Amino acid sequence: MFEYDVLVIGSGPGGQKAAIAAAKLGRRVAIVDRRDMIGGVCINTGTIPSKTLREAVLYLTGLSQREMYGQSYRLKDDITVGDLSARTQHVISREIDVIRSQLSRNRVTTVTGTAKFLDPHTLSISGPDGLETRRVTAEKVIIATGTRPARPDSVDFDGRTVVDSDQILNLDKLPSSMVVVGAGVIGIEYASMFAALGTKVTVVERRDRMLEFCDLEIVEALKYHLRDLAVTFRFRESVVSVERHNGGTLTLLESGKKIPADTVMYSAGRQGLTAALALEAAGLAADSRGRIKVGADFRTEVDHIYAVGDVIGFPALAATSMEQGRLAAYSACGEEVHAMRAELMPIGIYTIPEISYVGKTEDELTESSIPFEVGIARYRELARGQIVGDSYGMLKLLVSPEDHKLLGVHVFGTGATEIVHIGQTLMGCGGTVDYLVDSVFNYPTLSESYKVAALDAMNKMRAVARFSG
Ligand SMILES: Cc1cc2nc3c(=O)[nH]c(=O)nc-3n(C[C@H](O)[C@H](O)[C@H](O)COP(=O)(O)OP(=O)(O)OC[C@H]3O[C@@H](n4cnc5c(N)ncnc54)[C@H](O)[C@@H]3O)c2cc1C
Ligand SMILES: NC(=O)c1ccc[n+]([C@@H]2O[C@H](COP(=O)([O-])OP(=O)(O)OC[C@H]3O[C@@H](n4cnc5c(N)ncnc54)[C@H](O)[C@@H]3O)[C@@H](O)[C@H]2O)c1
Repeated sequence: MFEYDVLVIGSGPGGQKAAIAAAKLGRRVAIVDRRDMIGGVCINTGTIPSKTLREAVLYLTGLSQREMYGQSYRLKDDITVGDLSARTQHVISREIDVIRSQLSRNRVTTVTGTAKFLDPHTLSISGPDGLETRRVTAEKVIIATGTRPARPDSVDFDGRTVVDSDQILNLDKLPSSMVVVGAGVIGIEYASMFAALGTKVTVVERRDRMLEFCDLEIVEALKYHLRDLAVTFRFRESVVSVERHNGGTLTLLESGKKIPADTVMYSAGRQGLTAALALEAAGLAADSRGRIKVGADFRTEVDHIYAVGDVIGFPALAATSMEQGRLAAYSACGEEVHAMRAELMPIGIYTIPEISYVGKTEDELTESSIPFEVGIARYRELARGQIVGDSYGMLKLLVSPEDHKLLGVHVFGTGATEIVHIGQTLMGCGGTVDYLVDSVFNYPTLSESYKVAALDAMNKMRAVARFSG
């Protein structure tokens, strides 16, 4: 007889939803995490602090109001780290409280410590000193241990001038210049925030473009905006070393360039947190990036052990981790599982301005020889766009001329990560652009952009039809 039916390792989005789903199905559930990490990377160092910081930056700098009140408009002149972290800490502590309360009211036992396998059903829990505090046994185990920032051995991180994306939240003052290594989502989101705060940011990326999975036109628009905030991009460049000097840093690139800056932030990928788990005792192994391989229902190679969230790799989002957790718990508890529809998974990038999309990009459709028509709505032509002072935002629909279904929805600007869900829902229900043309939307709203873009696509398809019969 096992102590628990389901034991979840890690209390990030994947672990939380797995634990609660199993508890709702009447199972005896425990969740293990370190005392200071309840809520995982998501709440403590990743999604929530970075998104709250962005909100604080937008509010305090007055950036989103400058189209209305002029380029010199600011809510506060000397923004300090204290101003920013007050809001972040407030939201983090509230969120931790919500998670603790949800776990306890669903009778999920919280076990404090770091878990490691002793055998496939038994885990040893240890405290910060590494000493075992207790042992737990479980019939099913769900691993949701997430990731940590990858740190090259050649770089000496001191947490003050040379930092990773966890440590960036603990800077003691705002840098006047900064090098961001890696133009992935983390690098570009933080580059946007610091640039908005007035930091002179240089982004170094070894690939020849950034956010290559996004629509090219939208990435170009973002680059234009970031350059306008004095961001310098160094594409096709690799960082070879970072030197720490009195009063600053010097970043050396393979091409021989040297970039001086107050701070260097590494955002060059993440590493799965599996080393402490002693996976071999459970008959499992991780790959060189610490990731665990799973099948369609998130089961590992050992039948009763599941893995979800960032530790299994792509797409490594809080949004998808939660759903993976729920599905893994259902599978572990013998419930029917509906597979995730990957083609309907939205992507939200909280740059300044923000980006969001669902479905295919123009490049992907062209590469697959799938014909499409484009319908565009520009925020400056919408009354709500004028009211909120967003003249650059846009919504782009990619429409199949054959059956009028939406193939992709790409949004740039205010509210992008919210309004993308209208397109996602329509796509999920198999709706067509005709539905959008015939719909009445609230006025004045940004959602109205769907109707404007649908009409644009329809007009273009009519123009083609006139010639092709
Ligand atoms: C800066 C940043 C910004 C992000 N922004 C977004 C965003 O805007 N939207 C979005 O969807 N995603 C975002 N993400 C990604 C998102 O945070 C992750 O996808 C999500 O947190 C992964 O959830 P998870 O369940 O895999 O676990 P995590 O949140 O990674 O948590 C894992 C937990 O497991 C615990 N753990 C690890 N090993 C053990 C062990 N041996 N024993 C016990 N406990 C252990 C850890 O202490 C940790 O608490 C961002 C990430 C970062 C870093
Ligand atoms: N809004 C969101 O959804 C959101 C926000 C932040 C993070 N995340 C998640 O976090 C994960 C990790 O993000 P990330 O940005 O750290 O990783 P990433 O792997 O996406 O990007 C790292 C980038 O760094 C570059 N790079 C690596 N070494 C380099 C070097 N020496 N010199 C120059 N460039 C170098 C790589 O080419 C790559 O483009 C992502 O997969 C993402 O899913 C999501």
